[in-house]
Amino acid sequence: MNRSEIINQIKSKKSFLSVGLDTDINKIPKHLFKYENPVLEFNKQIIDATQDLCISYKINTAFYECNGITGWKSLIDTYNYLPKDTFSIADAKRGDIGNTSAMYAKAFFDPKSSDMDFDSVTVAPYMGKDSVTPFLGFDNKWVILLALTSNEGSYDFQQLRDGEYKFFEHVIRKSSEWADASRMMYVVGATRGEGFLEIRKHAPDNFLLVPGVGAQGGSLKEVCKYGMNKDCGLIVNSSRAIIYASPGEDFAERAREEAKKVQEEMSQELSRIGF
Ligand SMILES: O=C(O)c1cc(=O)[nH]c(=O)n1[C@@H]1O[C@H](COP(=O)(O)O)[C@@H](O)[C@H]1O
Repeated sequence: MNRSEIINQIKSKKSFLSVGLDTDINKIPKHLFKYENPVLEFNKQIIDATQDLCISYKINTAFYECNGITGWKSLIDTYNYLPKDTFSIADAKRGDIGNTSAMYAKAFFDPKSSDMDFDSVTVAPYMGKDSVTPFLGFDNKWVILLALTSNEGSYDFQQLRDGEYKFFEHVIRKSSEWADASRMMYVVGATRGEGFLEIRKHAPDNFLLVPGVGAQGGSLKEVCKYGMNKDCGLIVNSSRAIIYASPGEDFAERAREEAKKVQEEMSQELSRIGF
């Protein structure tokens, strides 16, 4: 999916919500265990209930990889169930020496090889250019590079100052030499508030993937105040607060209600930029 298709989705759905499918077999409602694959059934019902309210699904691969072969099958089957007009994110946080990154890229971007054809993958920048560029060798696919993350540990390295800039600013400045805003997004945690101002100094046009609203307490209002650009420029993810809104048989209905609340707030924010 290219940049203008993402923007059109945002305009037509009045939403820039990504629903995070961080599906933990120990947290899904018990009545689903009558199905052959309870995780897949859970995901299908969440997707059916939310697809008109969000523009993206982010599948965090850790929640699938931890279940071995069954987990990988659920990951592939969930990928294949995603509506084709939504932006798909493989949240795998990969990155290694060049020839290894090329294999990771095939794992998520080459359906002939892996049965998966995601629009994007999250990538860690720590190993530098040759660890990131193999993901850019696929038409219309996006790298979403970790910049300023939502967790406490972001102070350990990302916020250290080196000369004029902090480490995450160096990451953005350097990586923007490898791809422009039509192929590169950055991860910025919703908990970072005014940190978005520093991000926008270096990445005025890029879309930002923003996790951390909902369960981690980030403020959508602040994210929009400091991070929104003329194209919206934001894909805001919420996982637990939506998918685990209820532990009971009404889980999909309640997930829809939570997604709807976020979408309505997003619609108001979008009206400020004329969307
Ligand atoms: O790359 C990510 O998606 C990510 C980056 C970050 O800085 N913080 C963060 O929470 N995430 C992911 O975003 C999701 C947040 O989930 P909730 O806190 O349940 O909404 C999880 O899949 C995290 O792994």
